[in-house]
Amino acid sequence: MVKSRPYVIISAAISIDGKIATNTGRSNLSSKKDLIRIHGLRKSVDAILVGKNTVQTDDPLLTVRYVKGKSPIRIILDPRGKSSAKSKVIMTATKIPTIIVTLENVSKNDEKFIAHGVQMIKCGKKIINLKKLLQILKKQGINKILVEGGGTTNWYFLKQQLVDEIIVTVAPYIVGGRTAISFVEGKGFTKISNSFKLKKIQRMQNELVLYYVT
Ligand SMILES: NC(=O)c1ccc[n+]([C@@H]2O[C@H](COP(=O)([O-])OP(=O)(O)OC[C@H]3O[C@@H](n4cnc5c(N)ncnc54)[C@H](O)[C@@H]3O)[C@@H](O)[C@H]2O)c1
Ligand SMILES: Nc1nc(=O)c(N)c(NC[C@H](O)[C@H](O)[C@H](O)COP(=O)(O)O)[nH]1
Repeated sequence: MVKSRPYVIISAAISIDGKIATNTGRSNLSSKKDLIRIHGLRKSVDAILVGKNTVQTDDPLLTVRYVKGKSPIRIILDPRGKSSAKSKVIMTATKIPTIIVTLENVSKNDEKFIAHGVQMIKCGKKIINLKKLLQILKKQGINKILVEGGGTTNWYFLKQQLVDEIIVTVAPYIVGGRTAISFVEGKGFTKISNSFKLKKIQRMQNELVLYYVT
């Protein structure tokens, strides 16, 4: 059966204790070798998607740089359109297609983003309706999406069972801290039920890359 939504992969690097960043927002967990692997993965998808906080904290480029290849479309979930126009993703939107997704009734900063070459998608009333968004993206020819976090974004996708694959690097660090962001944030599940199948394990020196599928 052909799905009416794109194939969704969640990718992240976690510490041994399951954190994706320190309580000060530092998230450089992957080794250079792992970053090369991730950029290979980026090259293989049609779009990379992140949440607003990741843009704010990391100011990422979300491009393919460590390997040769075309950068995919970049998508930011930013319900209230609060991202800084000075962020790298927006500053480079004329070169690499970039989409900002806001709620339907939010348009205050649209012109500012559009002036930088960003495409705006409106989707959802209280929170971004991911099912609807994925359908819109599929219609735009996006068949494979890499969700690169952070924890809140991962939760929204997992909660609605919109994830086909999880690729997680266990990096050799302990981060700790009650307020340090975990791989999956949000309310969390009340039961241990959402199981995935372990498809592949890759060992890279002190890191372990785990590939899970639904
Ligand atoms: N180690 C890693 O692999 C990795 C990867 C990505 C981010 N990070 C780290 O994670 C931290 C950020 O994570 P986070 O959990 O705070 O935020 P996030 O990046 O997931 O952004 C969350 C925000 O995105 C928006 N959002 C996402 N889904 C939405 C939906 N369905 N509806 C409405 N709004 C939605 C909301 O504004 C929400 O507050 C940063 O410190 C970053 O460095 C680490
Ligand atoms: N797999 C992975 N390992 C990490 O150590 C890390 N920090 C991220 N984080 C994903 C998140 O989306 C970041 O913002 C980008 O990894 C930064 O992206 P750029 O290098 O600027 O393209 N992801």
